[in-house]
Amino acid sequence: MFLAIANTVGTLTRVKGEKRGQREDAEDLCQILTGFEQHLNGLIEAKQNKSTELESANKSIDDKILDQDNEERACLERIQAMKQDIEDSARRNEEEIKTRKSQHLQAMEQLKAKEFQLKQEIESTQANISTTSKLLEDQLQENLNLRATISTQSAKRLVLEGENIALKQKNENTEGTLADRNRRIKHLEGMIADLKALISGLEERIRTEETIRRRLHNTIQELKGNIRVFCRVRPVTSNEGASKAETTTAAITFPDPEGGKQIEFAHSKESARGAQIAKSYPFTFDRVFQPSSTQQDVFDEISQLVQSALDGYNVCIFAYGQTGSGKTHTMEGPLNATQESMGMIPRSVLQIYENAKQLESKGWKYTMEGQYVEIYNESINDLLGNYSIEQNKKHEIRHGPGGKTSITDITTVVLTSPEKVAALLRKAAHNRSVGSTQMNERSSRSHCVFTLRLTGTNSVTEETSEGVLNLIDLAGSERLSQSGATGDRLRETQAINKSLSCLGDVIYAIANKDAHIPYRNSKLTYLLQNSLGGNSKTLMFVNISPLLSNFGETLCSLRFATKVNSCTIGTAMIKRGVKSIAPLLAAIVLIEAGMAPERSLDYVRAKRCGALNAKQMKYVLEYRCKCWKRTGL
Ligand SMILES: Nc1ncnc2c1ncn2[C@@H]1O[C@H](COP(=O)(O)OP(=O)(O)OP(=O)(O)O)[C@@H](O)[C@H]1O
Repeated sequence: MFLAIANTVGTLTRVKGEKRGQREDAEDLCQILTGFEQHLNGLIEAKQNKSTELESANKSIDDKILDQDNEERACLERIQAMKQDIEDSARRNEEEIKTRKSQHLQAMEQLKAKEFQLKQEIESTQANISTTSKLLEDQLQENLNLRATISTQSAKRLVLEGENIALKQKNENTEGTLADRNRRIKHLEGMIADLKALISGLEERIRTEETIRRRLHNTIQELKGNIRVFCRVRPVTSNEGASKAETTTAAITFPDPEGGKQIEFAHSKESARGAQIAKSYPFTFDRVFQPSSTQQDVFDEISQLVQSALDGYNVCIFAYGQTGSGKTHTMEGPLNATQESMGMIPRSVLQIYENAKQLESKGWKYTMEGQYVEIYNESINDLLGNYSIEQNKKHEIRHGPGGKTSITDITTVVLTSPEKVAALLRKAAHNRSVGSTQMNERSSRSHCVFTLRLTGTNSVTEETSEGVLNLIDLAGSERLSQSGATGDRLRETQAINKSLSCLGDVIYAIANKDAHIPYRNSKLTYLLQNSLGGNSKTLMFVNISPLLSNFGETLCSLRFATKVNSCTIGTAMIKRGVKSIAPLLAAIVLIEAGMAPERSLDYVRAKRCGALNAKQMKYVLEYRCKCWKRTGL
C-alpha cells in the first residue's frame, strides 16, 4: 500500500518537473519575443526618423519594411502559433493535471476510506481487547470472591457440622418423643373410636328413648282422658261498659285457685212468693282459666296435646261458647296479634315446627300440609281459595281408607315455614265470613276448621307417623231468643245451633258406645268423623263471658261442656305403621329391666305373626347383645 502511494507521489513529482520545464521554456520564449518586439519597435522608430531622411530610399525601405512587416507578421504568426501550441500544451497539461489530480484525489479518498476502515478495525480490535481485559478483570474479581466465599463456606461448614451433630442428637431425642406421641395418638384414636361407638350408642338410645317417650306421653294423655274440657272466662272488654247492665259481672268464684279445676257461679232466683233464693252453680273441668289467664297460660296446657299430633295421633281442639265469649280470641288471637296475644293456632304451628326440627336429630322428617275451611249454613267454603270464586263451588267430604278424610276441590298448602302459616292465617281471616249480630260486632257466623296434616318418617327406625291436628273455632252458640236474629241471621243461627247440637249428639253416642254414631247429621261432625272417634284426642274449650247479662247463655254452655266432659272416648291409637313398633317397645322395656325380650308376650306374638320386620328384629337383637355386654347377663 505504502509502495503504491510512493510510486504515485514519484509519478506526480516527475510530471510536475516536466511541466515546470515546459512552462520555463515558454516563458523564456515570451521574454525573447518581448525583447525582439521591443527591438523591432526601436527599429521602426529609427526607420520612421530616418524616413524623412530617407525619403528617397523610402520605397526600397518600404519594401524592406513591408518585407520586414511580412516577416514580422510571419514571426508573429509563428509566435501566435507557438503561443497557441504552448497554450494547447499548457491546457492539455492542465487537463492531465486535473485528471491526475482527480485520480489522485480518488486514490486519496480510497486510501482515506481504507484508512478509516483500518482505524475502525483497529478501534474494534482495541474495544475487543478492552472488553476481554474487562472480562479478565471480572473473572479475576469473581475468582477472588469465590475464594472468599469458599473460605466463608468452609467456616460455615465447620459451624454446620457442629450444628448437624447437635441436630442428630436432637433428632434422636425427637424420635423418642415421636414414638411416645404415636403411642399416645394410637391410644387417643382408640379412645375416639370408643367415644364414636358410645355416641352412636347414645344416638340409638336417644331414638329409642324418643319412641319410649311417645309411648309414655300417650299413656299420660290417656290417663288424662281422651276428651278433656277446659273452661276459659274472658275479662270484661274495653268496648263493654256503655250501660251498667253491660258491665255488671256475674258472681264467679274459683274455689280451688291452686288446682285450677273449679268454677262456681252464685245467682239469686226469685221464688214464687217473691223471695230471693240464693243458688250456687258449681262446675268442675280439667282446667279452668280465670280472666287474668294469658294466652301462654292456656297454651302451656294444650301443648302436650299438640305434641301428640306430631307423634301420630288425631287431635281435635274446639272452642265452644256463645257469641262474643272469646272463642276466636282463644283460637286465633286478636287482629294484628303480637307474640303475647297470638292464639292457639299460630302457637301450635310454631311449636310443631320447633319440635319437628328437634326430632330431625332423632331421624324424623316431617311434611306439613294445611287446610282452612269454614262451614257456613251447612256448606263448605275454602278459606284459602279465591273467595269470589268460592261462592259458586261445592265441596264434598270424603272418607278414604285408613281413616283419611279429604274435601274435594280444596286448597292444600304445604307449610314450609312459620311465615307461610302466618300468610295462610291472614288469607283465611280475610276470607272468613263475618257478619254482625246484636251480641258481637265482629261475630263469626261460621265454624272454622284449621287442619294440619303431619306426616313423619324415621329413616333409622323405619317408623312412620301420620297425625292430624284440627283446631276449630265454632260459631256462637247463643239461643235464638237472646240473639234477636231475624231473616238470614235467623237461618244462620238455626244452622249453627243444629250443627252444635249434632256435635253433642256425636260425642254422647261415642261415649255410650252406640252402634250408630250420627256423624252425617251435620257437615261439621261428618268432616270431623275420623278426629272424634276412639282413635283421637279431643279437647274442648268452653269459652264464657263474665257478664251477668250473659249468665243464662253461660249456664247453657257450661252444662253442655259438663256433659261432654263426662264422656270417655276410647283409647287413642297411633296410626298404622307406628302401631307395629309396640312389640318392639315392649321388648326394649324388658331388656332395660334386665329381662330377655323373648319373655315378652307382645314380642313373641309379634314375632309369630311377623309384625316385626327384619330391621326391627335386628335392632332388638343388637340392643339385647349390647345389654348383655353391659350387664354381663
Ligand atoms: N281472654 C281475653 N282477653 C282479652 N280480651 C278478650 C279475651 N277473650 C275475648 N276477648 C275479647 O272479647 C271480644 C269477643 O271475643 P271473640 O271475638 O273472640 O268472641 P267469639 O266467641 O269468637 O265470638 P263469635 O262467636 O262471634 O266469633 C273481642 O273483642 C276479644 O278481643
